[in-house]
Parts: sequence; C-alpha cells; structure tokens
Amino acid sequence: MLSAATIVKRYPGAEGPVDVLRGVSLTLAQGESVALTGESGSGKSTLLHVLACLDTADSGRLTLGDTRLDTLDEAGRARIRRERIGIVFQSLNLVPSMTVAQNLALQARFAGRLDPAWLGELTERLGLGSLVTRYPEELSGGQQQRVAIGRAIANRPEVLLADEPTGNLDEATADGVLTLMQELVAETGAALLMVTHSQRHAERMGRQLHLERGVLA
Ligand SMILES: Nc1ncnc2c1ncn2[C@@H]1O[C@H](COP(=O)(O)OP(=O)(O)OP(=O)(O)O)[C@@H](O)[C@H]1O
Repeated sequence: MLSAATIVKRYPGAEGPVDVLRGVSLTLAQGESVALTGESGSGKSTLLHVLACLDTADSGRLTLGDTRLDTLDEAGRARIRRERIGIVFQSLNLVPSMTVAQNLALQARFAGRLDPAWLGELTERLGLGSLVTRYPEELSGGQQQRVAIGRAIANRPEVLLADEPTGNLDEATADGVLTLMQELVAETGAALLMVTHSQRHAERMGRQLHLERGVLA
C-alpha cells in the first residue's frame, strides 16, 4: 500500500551535498508491522519524514495506494498527512493547552472523520479513560505516549509511522505501549513502520529493515 522506489535525499554539507538516503526502496503492506533499525545518522528519521510527506525526496517515487505522493505540492502533502498517514514521534507534539480528550480527537477532527464510538473505545483501550480531563503536563511519559498514539490512530490512518515512540520510556512501560500500538494497528488494518534502537522491540515486529549509511541492507 505504501511504496517507495529509489528514494534519494540529499542535504547540503560543508564539502558539498551529502546523500543521506541513497536509493531506498520499500513496500509496506496493509496490516504488517515493520521495524526500521540502523546506526545513529544512518538516515532513519530522514526516511520517515519523507514517507510521512513531512519532507520531500530529491528523487524517487512514492505512492500510497493509487496516489502518487512525490509529485504533490505542499497543500497536497498536508492533506495526505491529515487524512491518510498517522505519525508518532518521540517528541510527542501534544497540544499543552488541550485536555487529553481534545488531544485525542484533534487529528480525526482535522480530517473531518471524528467517530465518537471509536474514539471512546480507543480511550479505554489505551487506559486513558480516567485521564480525559487532564492536560499533557499532568501525565506521565507513558501516558503522554499513549495519547500521541491514540491521536494518530483515531483517524484510522492507512499507515502509522513511528519514530522511536517508546524511546524515552522505561522497559516495562515501553513494552506495554508497543503491544497496544501493534494491536490497534492490526485491528485497523493499517501498516506500521517503527524506528527503534531496541533490538528486542525490532524482533517483535513482523519484519525488520536495516538502514546502513542511507541504503537498506
Ligand atoms: N536538515 C538537515 N540538514 C543537513 N543534514 C541533515 C539534516 N537532517 C539530517 N541531516 C543529516 O542526515 C543524516 C541522517 O540523519 P537522520 O536524523 O535521518 O539519522 P537517524 O538514523 O535518524 O539518526 P538517529 O538514530 O541519531 O536519530 C545525519 O548525518 C544528519 O546529520
């Protein structure tokens, strides 16, 4: 469903342009969960940003279902991010002035796809039922992470892209958050691509991709 072909991304460097992604090709099928590993600086976040339409590649082809993404303008990319792709980062980007309930509904509301029954189920499943009137700063790291995941999934995205979503949590909390994310993604039929530095977490995913200096090994 999400398909990337020979993606090249280059950044200006002190000694001329540096190719950070050097022809990356991958496909994420519906319902599968895939780990993306690689050393620091290998290009994982850059690849995720390109797949999420947060950044554009210098060359290569990107498609989601029948939609060509690499030829879209900024407005088109914003629409794809709003309606079809869920994104969870380690820095969660929760809105501090909004309650848990408002944060959870935010993405789906933007997309005009707020489903109160699904949102209610998600809230309970994520263990956030008693916290809906709280503000992000009144939550633990694990609770904040669950809000960020819920917000991305409330919208029933076709693809969920997660950049070290459990990186700042203790092991037990991280395990719980990962299990929930995998369950919810599997139930909605979305594809999950998750960047992780944890080999243990990577092994829990259906498939592993390893990036080495901008190339999938
Ligand atoms: N905006 C930018 N301008 C210039 N160079 C950049 C930019 N963003 C990333 N880079 C460079 O691209 C390379 C890949 O960065 P990226 O963040 O994708 O790596 P990563 O694999 O996610 O690393 P980490 O595991 O440390 O988060 C690095 O060498 C980085 O310095």
